[in-house]
Amino acid sequence: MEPKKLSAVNIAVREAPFRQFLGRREPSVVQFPPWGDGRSLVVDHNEYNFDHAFQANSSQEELYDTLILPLVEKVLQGYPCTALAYGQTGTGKSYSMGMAPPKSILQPEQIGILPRCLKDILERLNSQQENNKAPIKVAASFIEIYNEKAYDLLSNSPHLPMVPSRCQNCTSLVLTSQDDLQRLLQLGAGNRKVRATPMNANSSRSHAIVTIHVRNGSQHSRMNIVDLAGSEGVRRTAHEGVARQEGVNINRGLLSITKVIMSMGAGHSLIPYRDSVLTTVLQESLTAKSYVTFLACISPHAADLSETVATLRFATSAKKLRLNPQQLQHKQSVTAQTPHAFRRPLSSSTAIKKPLQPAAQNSICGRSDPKSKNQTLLQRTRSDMGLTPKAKKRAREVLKMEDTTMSVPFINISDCSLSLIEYQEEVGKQDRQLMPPPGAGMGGLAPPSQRKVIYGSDSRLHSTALEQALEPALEPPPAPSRRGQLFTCPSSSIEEEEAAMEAEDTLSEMPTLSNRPKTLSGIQPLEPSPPKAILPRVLRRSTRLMSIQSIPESNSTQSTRFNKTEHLRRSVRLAQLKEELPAKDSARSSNRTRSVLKAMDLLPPTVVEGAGEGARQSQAKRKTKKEKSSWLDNHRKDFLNLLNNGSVKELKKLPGIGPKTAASLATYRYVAGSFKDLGQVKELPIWAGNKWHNVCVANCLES
Ligand SMILES: Nc1ncnc2c1ncn2[C@@H]1O[C@H](COP(=O)(O)OP(=O)(O)OP(=O)(O)O)[C@@H](O)[C@H]1O
Repeated sequence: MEPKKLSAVNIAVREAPFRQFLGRREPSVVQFPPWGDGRSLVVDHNEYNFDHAFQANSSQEELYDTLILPLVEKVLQGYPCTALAYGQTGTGKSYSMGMAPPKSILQPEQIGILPRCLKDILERLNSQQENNKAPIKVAASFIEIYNEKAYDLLSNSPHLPMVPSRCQNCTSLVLTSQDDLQRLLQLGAGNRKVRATPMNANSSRSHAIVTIHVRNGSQHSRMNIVDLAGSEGVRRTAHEGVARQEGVNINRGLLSITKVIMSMGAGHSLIPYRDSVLTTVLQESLTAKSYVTFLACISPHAADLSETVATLRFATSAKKLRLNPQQLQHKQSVTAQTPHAFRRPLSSSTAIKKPLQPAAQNSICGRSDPKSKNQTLLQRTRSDMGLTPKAKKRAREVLKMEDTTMSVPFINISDCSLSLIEYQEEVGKQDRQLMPPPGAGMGGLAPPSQRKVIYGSDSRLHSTALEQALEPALEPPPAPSRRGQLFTCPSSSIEEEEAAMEAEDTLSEMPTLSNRPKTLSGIQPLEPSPPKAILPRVLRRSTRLMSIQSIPESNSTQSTRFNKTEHLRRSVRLAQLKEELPAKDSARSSNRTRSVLKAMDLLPPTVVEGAGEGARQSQAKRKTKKEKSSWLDNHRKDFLNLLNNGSVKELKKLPGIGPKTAASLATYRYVAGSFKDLGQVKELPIWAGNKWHNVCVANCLES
């Protein structure tokens, strides 16, 4: 059987045995239903489902094999991992995590997670070491956070608090043998602050964090084993004075970790790591790049019911976490190969972030100043996150961090004839600016074959890397979104118009949209543009362009010819052209040429000879209307093509279409086959209210 894929977040619950001094006078409040399959439990008539639910009689070995062994594999592969025990006092957090001093362990089966994990890592590395040239080093640090202060339990002065930001530099013991392991536990667990409470004779009053560092050459991964202090209310532990303050600080740490988990689960961009020393220290380990395992320890006693329910609620909220270490690591490795100009800031600390979007911008669209962008970000962060000085400071730090990885939001291309047209999500407004009005003719929505992203041969290497960086999944190379293709910049220069006309000429030879995945997905090199002709400005632009295409002569000849006719009246020049053109090879004349000729044919003699203004205006109007309607028809066809052929990813990039609608569209398409027309799409039961209308407006489908 294939091993089950390890999910990045694992939530488990373990029931503690009855406290001996209370005796077993009552049934447990925790029930494990037979249908639960070792995943569910019922407390106070409510059923809770987790990844694993361990009964009170479950063994330490079973717990370790289920929860930690997969993490050991991951840490050896280079992923950061964290195992965290949470729960009320006396529910077996320290027992499960193996944080008790070795002397107190009487039976081998009582050995907890930490010693088992260290032993396993050492054994595996020793066997790997034989085949490995680079030495693999294992070291461990042991710190505790007591009363909002961090203590290095392995140092010579374990009772002197450390600066929280220096916790990364605390003492690490290099582990090579079982003796080192015993020493670590003896020193660390022995130096922990414990106090007898009414609920636990050996209650740990601090949060303990053991970090196992594995260094394999340049790769450094770490695994945190965290034993949090009891989550009970201060009132229940009946403490006064110093002990009461301890309880308050314990709860502050626990509250902050709950807030961090909640914010990560909710996908916030700023996570309140700095709210307590505990979360500051764990910042590195509680990120979207980590594998995290929560062990919620609960009591079977009815007297502890409220704490049990609170612990179960915390565990349930942790289920919302969506971490993706594998994808992020892949992204990072791709980013490392990507030129800096194309690099995007990777999700540094949050659980969920919006999918990375290409930030490269076409030089035609203008540059956006990274500094001003940062400034806006800072302002927004201030207003969003509140204006307390602490919050501001945090925001500034985050921005500073982001600034170091901030990509250049535009691409400098030395060759002006080459450009990279890219979709930029955050400048949604620019779409409107980029999109030409329907009457803009060739500058408007070009036929599919013309919708190309153009870049130079020298930038091809970069763009390949860019494609990989932006879309690392095993998919065809992506690059600019469909929206970017639909609304390419109106070409204002003659060269672009020429390129567009050339592309139109080859339209008939191009494959259809459905069998052109490359064109759909974007970046394609453009055939070299024809040499520039020196064109006299006196002629109509369309006529000049038409002439270039239909008369393939040398530049010099063209310019002479135009120069010769320059002094003639426009009507005479048009008449001359009209005579000349049919004589040329008709096969070479493009659609464009034909349309221009047609337009010229349409000119009634009265117009040429200076007919009335009214007739001229109505004719212009007719022409615009016709162009507009043909533009709309093409556009609608393209839109339908995209609906029929685009992936969900491409569909959801369309304005007005969200992920759910995109998925529904793809499902309908899969079930009922391709849509015949937009009317059929409109009839789908997925458009609530005037949603379809909004989609039409947003995509310019209506006249
Ligand atoms: N599953 C278990 N099997 C056997 N004994 C257990 C189990 N869970 C807890 N115990 C015992 O219960 C006592 C309290 O456990 P422990 O100190 O681990 O609780 P805790 O949750 O860490 O408490 P605190 O938060 O106060 O430190 C210990 O003596 C431990 O041996």
